[in-house]
Amino acid sequence: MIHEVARAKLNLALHVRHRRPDGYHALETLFAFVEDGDRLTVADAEADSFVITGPFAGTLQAEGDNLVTRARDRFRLAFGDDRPCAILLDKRLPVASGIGGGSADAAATLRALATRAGVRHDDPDLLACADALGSDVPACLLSRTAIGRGRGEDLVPVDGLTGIPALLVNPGVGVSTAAVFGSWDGVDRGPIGSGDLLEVACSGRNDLEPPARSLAPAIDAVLALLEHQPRTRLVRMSGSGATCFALFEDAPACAAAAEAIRSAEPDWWCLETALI
Ligand SMILES: C[C@](O)(CO)[C@H](O)COP(=O)(O)OP(=O)(O)OC[C@H]1O[C@@H](n2ccc(N)nc2=O)[C@H](O)[C@@H]1O
Ligand SMILES: Nc1ncnc2c1ncn2[C@@H]1O[C@H](COP(=O)(O)OP(=O)(O)OP(=O)(O)O)[C@@H](O)[C@H]1O
Repeated sequence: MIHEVARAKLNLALHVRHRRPDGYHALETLFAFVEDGDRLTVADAEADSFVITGPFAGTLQAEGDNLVTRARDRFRLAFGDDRPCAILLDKRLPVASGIGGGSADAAATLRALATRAGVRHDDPDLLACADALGSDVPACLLSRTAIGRGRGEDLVPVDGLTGIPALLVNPGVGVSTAAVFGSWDGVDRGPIGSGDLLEVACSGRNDLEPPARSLAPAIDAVLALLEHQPRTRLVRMSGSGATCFALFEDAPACAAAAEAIRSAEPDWWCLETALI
């Protein structure tokens, strides 16, 4: 049995530069990943199966299509490995929430099937599978801090930020990535910086925040509550939202903020974790 953690992705900064002729947007983003995420297991079996459990299973079970089975099928085509397998997804991350849950699941599936087939995780054909599955999937395949360009697939890994306490908060509102990009105002506000990664993040922006806030006003309350917490280093929305995050000076400050937010908004999803 092969186990993979499909770690949640954060965009510590996300600068949208222009809309490309193919409809995608050219980005500059600082990707980071946290310790926690969905859990995926792959086992040899007589016939294919795919089962979803966990707190967010319901939303996905209703949709016939899933990025996990798409990743499995694409891997098979690329590597000619037709052995059936049983896949179990423990869905712990909220769906359509800006932290790349589906992309991380697809990437975890590719890593697990690659391990099973003796394929290296940096095999160019595996990267091509990731790229074909979505803009965030190559970053999730890597699952480490990186600068992303292009539509997100052009990656340069960078060191730093490991261990910084992070709190992720989602108000329970799903946001469509395509709709948020579609509402971006088209203004290029400039590139992300270089140098110290935390400074790059703090001096950067998420250009998708204004369109996401207008489509999902609940984001305003999440950011306000996070900004109100003591000892934060950075408060921002991730990806196309609605999940927002805060980075903290220390773990006790992160824990205190998690407790305050859980008692103020018991229906919100709140994950106390750390950057890897
Ligand atoms: C917002 C981010 O999460 C930041 O990391 C990503 O750019 C989105 O990545 P993703 O969810 O994997 O997105 P995809 O599944 O590739 O694309 C979903 C839709 O988002 C829009 N899209 C996505 C990525 C990109 N660079 N430009 C876009 O305009 C397109 O309308 C596309 O049809
Ligand atoms: N395993 C999966 N987990 C989550 N969503 C999935 C999965 N498979 C397919 N999807 C579909 O993908 C859509 C986007 O889901 P996801 O959770 O990846 O969005 P996101 O967090 O906004 O991602 P990103 O930050 O990459 O834009 C969902 O609305 C859902 O219909």
